[in-house]
Amino acid sequence: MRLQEGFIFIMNESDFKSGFVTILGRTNVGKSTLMNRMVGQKVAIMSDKPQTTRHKIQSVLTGPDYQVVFIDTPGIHKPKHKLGEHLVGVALNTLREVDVVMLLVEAGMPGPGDRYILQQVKKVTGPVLLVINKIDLVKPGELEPVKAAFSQLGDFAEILPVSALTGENVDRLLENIIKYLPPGPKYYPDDMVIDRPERFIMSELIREKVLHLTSQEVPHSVAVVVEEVENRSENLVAVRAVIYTERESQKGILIGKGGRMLKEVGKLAREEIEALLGSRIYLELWVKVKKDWRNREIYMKNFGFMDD
Ligand SMILES: Nc1nc2c(ncn2[C@@H]2O[C@H](COP(=O)(O)OP(=O)(O)OP(=O)(O)O)[C@@H](O)[C@H]2O)c(=O)[nH]1
Repeated sequence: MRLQEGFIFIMNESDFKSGFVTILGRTNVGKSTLMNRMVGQKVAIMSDKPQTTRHKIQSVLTGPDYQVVFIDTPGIHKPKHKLGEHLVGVALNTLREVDVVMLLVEAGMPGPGDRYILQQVKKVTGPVLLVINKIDLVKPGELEPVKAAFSQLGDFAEILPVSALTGENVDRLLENIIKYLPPGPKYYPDDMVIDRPERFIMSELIREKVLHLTSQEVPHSVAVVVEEVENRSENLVAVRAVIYTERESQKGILIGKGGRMLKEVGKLAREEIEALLGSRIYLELWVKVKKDWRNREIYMKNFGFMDD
């Protein structure tokens, strides 16, 4: 009798499904928004400027009988410099490691950028879910021709229209992801949402504020490094971070008149870091110039862009 119970237990274990899922798509299609929506927590920074995501971010969603590990990839685009090349490389490399590929496109007719990605996705042997995002922006009736056009361009396990912004159909998408996961172990503990260290998330939050508050060439020439985190008391953490730019002129913009811009970046970032850590934060921000860092591998390594 006991033996039988043990056997039943093992059978139940194998009902658990888990796997790695990547979200692939052109820049700005809503990959980070969708991942945050599915995981139900802010784990990747979002902005209306392209190429916001620079790292491969893993976030975890655990249910009673499944665990999905999402890998957010930097958007795919035609590389213009070394950093760009590296980002596209990271995105394409994830295709080999995952169980399910989600290809995210916008609710519009396929363009040259989509075709480039679809070409890359043809190398994938596992299931590819085509997710048509931003359906809140199209009228009823406009979606069917879009679906038909994409279905001509690839072999998709499912075609799923969603709105990452409003959450429409995101539940159905999740059901479909789980459907295609293989039986597998629980890779991460139940309460784990992200496998990136807090320092990384802090630097991303600071970078997000810079992206929101600045324009033109400044946003993409910025890298943020959290140099020191020190517990000053039970409820006060001191964080020192450096914002690197490529030129003196950008440094000037970032600091702003009388330090106003930097103050605003610091204030907004501090509020979110406080929410993240659940304690008061003393945030010290510095701006430094590192000429042409995006074209120099040594700096990219330093800024953590090549550890994926
Ligand atoms: N209307 C609408 N806007 C959306 C939707 N999903 C995302 N967006 C917006 O699209 C923009 C880009 O979203 P992100 O999530 O940063 O896009 P991403 O694909 O991660 O971008 P990269 O990191 O640059 O590759 C933001 O302004 C979002 O608010 C959606 O379903 N509907």
